[in-house]
Amino acid sequence: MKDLVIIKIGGQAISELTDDFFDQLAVWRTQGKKILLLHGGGPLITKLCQQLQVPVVKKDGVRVTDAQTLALTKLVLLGQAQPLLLQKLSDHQLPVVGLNAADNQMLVGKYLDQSVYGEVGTVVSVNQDKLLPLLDSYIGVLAPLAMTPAGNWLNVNADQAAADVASLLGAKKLYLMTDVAGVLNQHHLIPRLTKLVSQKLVAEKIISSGMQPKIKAAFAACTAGVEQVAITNCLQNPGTIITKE
Ligand SMILES: Nc1ncnc2c1ncn2[C@@H]1O[C@H](COP(=O)(O)OP(=O)(O)O)[C@@H](O)[C@H]1O
Ligand SMILES: CC(=O)N[C@@H](CCC(=O)OP(=O)(O)O)C(=O)O
Repeated sequence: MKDLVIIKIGGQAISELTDDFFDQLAVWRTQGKKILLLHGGGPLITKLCQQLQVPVVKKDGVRVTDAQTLALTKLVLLGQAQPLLLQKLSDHQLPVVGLNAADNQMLVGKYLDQSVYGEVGTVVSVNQDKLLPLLDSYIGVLAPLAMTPAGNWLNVNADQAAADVASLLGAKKLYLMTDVAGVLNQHHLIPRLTKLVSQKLVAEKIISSGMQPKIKAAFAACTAGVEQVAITNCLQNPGTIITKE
């Protein structure tokens, strides 16, 4: 879908959004583009877990999620992170609609590997019939949670959710907005990144923690046909462009 732009905003990045970001969304809207935002909330989830003395376990940047962690994750994503982003967009006079997996099978998911990650999943389908008409009038804001056909909630890494949704909807552009300018090697921005080079940088531990699921998601979207995939902290700066070759 050539006019669809998907932007994932990391939990940290939500509180660091500048006027440039909102201005760019306004420009895209006047150009008739559909805009869908996928928000994170990882730092807030970790903070609440720590306050309640619930163990925080991550594996390759993905939160290992038991039933208690899932309940806290839903609380934070739907009660804190999403309203914060909706309010910021509204304050900039942008029309918004907040969405989540429980809205008419909006995001249907499957388990990633329950024996390793617990209640964590990936997105396998999107209710396009409901979503796409909404995007004609509103900027959609989606939480990274999915639901199995049996009605079980799944925690989905927000980079993975954005890449899955971008791939399923055939989006033209995917921006993974984070708190760093892009993928860095000893403080230097890598302008273009191939899979081969990224694998080398992961092995050398130059790419680590939260950047790992981001890179994995970015290459998955690229392989699935999303034309432009970028990791950046600003929509006006290309950051790191993910390329097949
Ligand atoms: N090579 C790298 N380049 C840039 N950031 C990296 C790299 N390796 C690890 N990181 C870490 O990844 C973080 C971004 O991932 P994460 O904290 O999960 O952000 P988000 O919440 O936006 O998804 C950066 O703040 C940085 O600490
Ligand atoms: C399974 C998994 O890792 N889910 C993530 C969902 C939120 C997220 O990804 O938020 P950020 O983009 O701010 O990191 C988590 O629980 O932290």
